[in-house]
Amino acid sequence: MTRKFFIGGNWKCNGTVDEVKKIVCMLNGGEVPCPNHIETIISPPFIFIPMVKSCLRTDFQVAAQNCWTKKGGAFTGEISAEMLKNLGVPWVILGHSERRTLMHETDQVVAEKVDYALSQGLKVCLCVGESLKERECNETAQVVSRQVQAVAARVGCWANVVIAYEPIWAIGTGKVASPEQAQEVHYNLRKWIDCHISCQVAQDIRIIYGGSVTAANCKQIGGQPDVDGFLVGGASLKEEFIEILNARNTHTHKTC
Ligand SMILES: O=C(CO)COP(=O)(O)O
Repeated sequence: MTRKFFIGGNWKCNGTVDEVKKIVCMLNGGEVPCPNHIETIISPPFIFIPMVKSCLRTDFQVAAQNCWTKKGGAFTGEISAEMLKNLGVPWVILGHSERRTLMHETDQVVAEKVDYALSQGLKVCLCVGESLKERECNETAQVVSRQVQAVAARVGCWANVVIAYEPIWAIGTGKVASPEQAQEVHYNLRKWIDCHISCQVAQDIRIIYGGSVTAANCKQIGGQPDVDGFLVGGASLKEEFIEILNARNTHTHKTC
């Protein structure tokens, strides 16, 4: 089975009403590969989700950037998986390093969130990745597999999961992983999945790269055999995101 290229635009905590309108307009006018060749998600801050959903081209899907660990209730400030589902949001990004580090989300909390989101019928983009210190100590493979193992301990079906490898040292720093570095981590992670989950999951699961992806570096990184797409931060707010969507371009079309 060939894995369909997958690209996410993670807007993080950015945007005003006017900026969101402009970005959606830019996205809607872009020539991109048809949905047979690429799956695209756009992840605005929660508050802009209904607005984006109502005017975004239909070949792009909307994703949330987080959700709560369990059924909603008395959890002030949280958004539940049921609410996302109810609003027709198909995807959620979980375990982003900014949440792991700034909000102290542990591997276990992330695993709980992934498990619950999947149980509610959401699709999950699970982020993993090592810090600079961990890379320098040669712990990359160990850290990334530990993060996936925590999820594997709770989750049996991986059909609705995409894994985003996002080395923390490459996020928002302009310091991108080389195509070889990305390929090495993706290859090792796929091998780990083959040994510890199943060979079918290893073959089918999409492992995408995130961390300072730009129009200038996307073709080389995206050309690696185990890189199945990107999770893009800063560049997803700009025109160049359209170029990134065409990193493996074959057929383009405007909008469905
Ligand atoms: O964190 C990221 C996507 O989730 C990557 O961010 P940048 O593309 O801004 O480095």
